[in-house]
Amino acid sequence: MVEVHELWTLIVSLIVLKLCHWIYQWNNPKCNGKLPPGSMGFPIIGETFELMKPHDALQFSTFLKKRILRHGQLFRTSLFGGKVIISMDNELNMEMAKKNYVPGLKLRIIEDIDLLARKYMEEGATNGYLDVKETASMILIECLAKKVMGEMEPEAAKELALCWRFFPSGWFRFPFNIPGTGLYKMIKARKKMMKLLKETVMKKKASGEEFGEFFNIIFKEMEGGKERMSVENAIEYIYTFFLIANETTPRILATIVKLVSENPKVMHELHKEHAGILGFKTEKGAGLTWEDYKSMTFTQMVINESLRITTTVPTVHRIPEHDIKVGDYTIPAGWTFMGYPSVHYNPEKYDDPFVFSPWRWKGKDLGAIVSKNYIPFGAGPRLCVGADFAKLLMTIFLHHLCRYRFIL
Ligand code: HEM
Repeated sequence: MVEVHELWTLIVSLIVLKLCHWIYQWNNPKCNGKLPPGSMGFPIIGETFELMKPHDALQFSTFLKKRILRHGQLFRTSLFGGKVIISMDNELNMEMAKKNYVPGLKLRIIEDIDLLARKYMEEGATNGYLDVKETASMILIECLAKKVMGEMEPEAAKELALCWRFFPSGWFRFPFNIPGTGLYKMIKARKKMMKLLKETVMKKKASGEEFGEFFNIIFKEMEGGKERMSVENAIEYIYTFFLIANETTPRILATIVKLVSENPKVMHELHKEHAGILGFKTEKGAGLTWEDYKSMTFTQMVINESLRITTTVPTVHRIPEHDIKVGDYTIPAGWTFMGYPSVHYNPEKYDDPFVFSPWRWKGKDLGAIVSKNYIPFGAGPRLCVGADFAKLLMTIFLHHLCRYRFIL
């Protein structure tokens, strides 16, 4: 007869064996070829904590630097429980960027941004301070809401803009959904936003009222295609759109203002450019025109340079549907591919790459949002759909900011 303690020993041994097997499998994931070198870190956690360590925003993280030294330009890791391939290889990033297809959308609005930027900047000047990130976020959401949803009831539009205040500036926080915590407030705000969006959509559908261009595009594409998108899915899509927009532009704009404030020569040149544009206006308070925007060449050089030097995050994200061969290695289907724009810091492509110098863009095509050596907005069919809009917003924001003297 088997003794109780023998049974326990057997159970524990089996559990330990299973655990060892699981850890082994975690560290040696299956692949129909050879995986790029790297480590999967601890089970589930992977190397997430190392990635999250704070680092200089104008440099790649120590996490990346160490792994590049150890494994080269292409390596594997695990982040947030997922299997990830990280690439610093520009040619591969451009190849990967060509994969997947999501229809592109381009938005162009100048009047709304001009009016809102002017209004907020005047308020800031009266108060004596301006929170660049929050102001940019307000302008962005107000403009997008109109462009996406069409005219909204003023109360609903106001409430929608207010909801964004509960969204964190950083996404890493303790995952406790307890009343009073940031996460709790954010989830509540998200629910409210979805409700507001749904109510607006339902009212407009019922009354046959016009949606904004973007919403029309989503519905037309979906209704014309094989699959119809449900209102819930469309709202989810719109919400994500707002989220992406709000997570990028205000943060970059705040960094631009910091870079400009720290570089008196750049600040001087910017003030000169905008004083010139204002000086040419015969009517006081006249709105900006497309020609004015196009004439802000130095501002656009500043924006291009800022995007180049501050993009230390991956800009090409793909989850390949099939295994992809890269030299000796295989990027397995289902893994997350993260391509970093290391080319932005390549001294062969940019002289003194760590120096902030807007003048290096002189004579270049400032309208281009992507080239083989410049990918802040990604590349390929999934290139950022808001790139032109973001550049327009940042340019007009800087124009109005430069009407005032400012310090950090
Ligand atoms: C300076 C500001 C911005 C930066 C640096 C930026 C950057 C990016 C990057 C790197 C991607 C991924 C491209 C890829 O994987 O190939 C992306 C995608 C996207 N961006 Fe932006 N973005 C910015 C502003 C915006 C704004 C203002 C909007 C909305 C109006 C927006 C909407 C989107 C959307 C919807 C996608 C997904 C496109 C797709 O999957 O096809 N972005 N963006």
